[in-house]
Amino acid sequence: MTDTAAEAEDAPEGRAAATGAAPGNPAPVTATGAPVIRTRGLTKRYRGGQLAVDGLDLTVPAGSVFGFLGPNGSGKTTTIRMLMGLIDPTSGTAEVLGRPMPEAARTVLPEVGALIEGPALYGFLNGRDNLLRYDRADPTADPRTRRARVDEALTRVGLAAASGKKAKAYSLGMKQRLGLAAALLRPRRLLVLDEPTNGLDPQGMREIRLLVRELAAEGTTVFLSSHLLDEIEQVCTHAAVMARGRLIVQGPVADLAASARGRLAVTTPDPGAAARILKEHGLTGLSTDGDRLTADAPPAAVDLADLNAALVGGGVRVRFFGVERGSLEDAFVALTGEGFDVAG
Ligand SMILES: Nc1ncnc2c1ncn2[C@@H]1O[C@H](COP(=O)(O)OP(=O)(O)OP(=O)(O)O)[C@@H](O)[C@H]1O
Repeated sequence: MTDTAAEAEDAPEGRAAATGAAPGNPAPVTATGAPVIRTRGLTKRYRGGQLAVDGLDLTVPAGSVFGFLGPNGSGKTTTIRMLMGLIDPTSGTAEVLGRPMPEAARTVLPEVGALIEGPALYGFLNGRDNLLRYDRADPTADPRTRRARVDEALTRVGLAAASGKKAKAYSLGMKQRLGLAAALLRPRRLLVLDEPTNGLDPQGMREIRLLVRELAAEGTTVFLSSHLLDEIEQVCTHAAVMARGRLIVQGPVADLAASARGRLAVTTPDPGAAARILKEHGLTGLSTDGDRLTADAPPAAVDLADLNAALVGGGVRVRFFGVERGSLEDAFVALTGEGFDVAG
């Protein structure tokens, strides 16, 4: 994300925070239940030859909070740019709200709020005046209710108290919130947020997550990219995992996490004996940390009751015994064979 937008004194830089402002007020463009985003074989090769996105088949269900997950450089921003009609794909198709992009950008984008690569702000204007400008640029926005709309958006993102401050004095997190407020000036069927919690402190992150949940509860589909697995697990109903431009997996977050095998965990004052017995029973991936022992979860054919009885029969005093649920991170490691090793 760039941090240059608010430095501009006379013209906004960065991408539009709210990609609305197309003339007219088109009717909703998808049937209920149809995917809000669907791509088929979507591919982008940059001029330098870099294959940034490779044959992407993505389906984002209506009403979902969809996490688009992947390490830096895996192709997330390139995909989002194609979805928003900012760049053309090399091949393949993308549909947003049931319409082809970039061809239908003028009818689709007014219904989409987007926050990509930092909001476009006028640094010399305060937060409220920035939003008033955005609202004025939307020909469908009623001038009589402008102030109320702007105040509501400011309150929603927690910027009411700082609304009189010039945007160039805002922290990165405050700029991010102001961009979100701009995207929320009118009702949106879809919100596309590229790394929305980037630059926010933990409290700010929690607030944005809360806001995302609220918006989803009101019926807005939220598509957000992140390299933070935790964030995706906390806020998203669905997720897609990207690695090196390719889609590794997509689906409900609960299913993705469940696909990870999980770990058998045993707590005992006799970890040496426990490790020996588990090994004799064919368990792999053993690791001991003090009185806690973990191993790859045994295959379904192994009865956990028998395993526990074997431990106790072998003189192991068991304090805890059970299989711990896999996390999205476990699933990612299992799928890609590599850690999710990116800057936090
Ligand atoms: N304009 C461009 N010209 C050439 N290559 C590019 C361009 N933009 C991105 N790339 C390359 O395409 C690949 C995917 O980049 P992209 O920014 O889409 O990934 P990302 O998952 O969004 O990563 P990040 O979180 O770091 O932004 C990277 O190898 C990147 O270097």
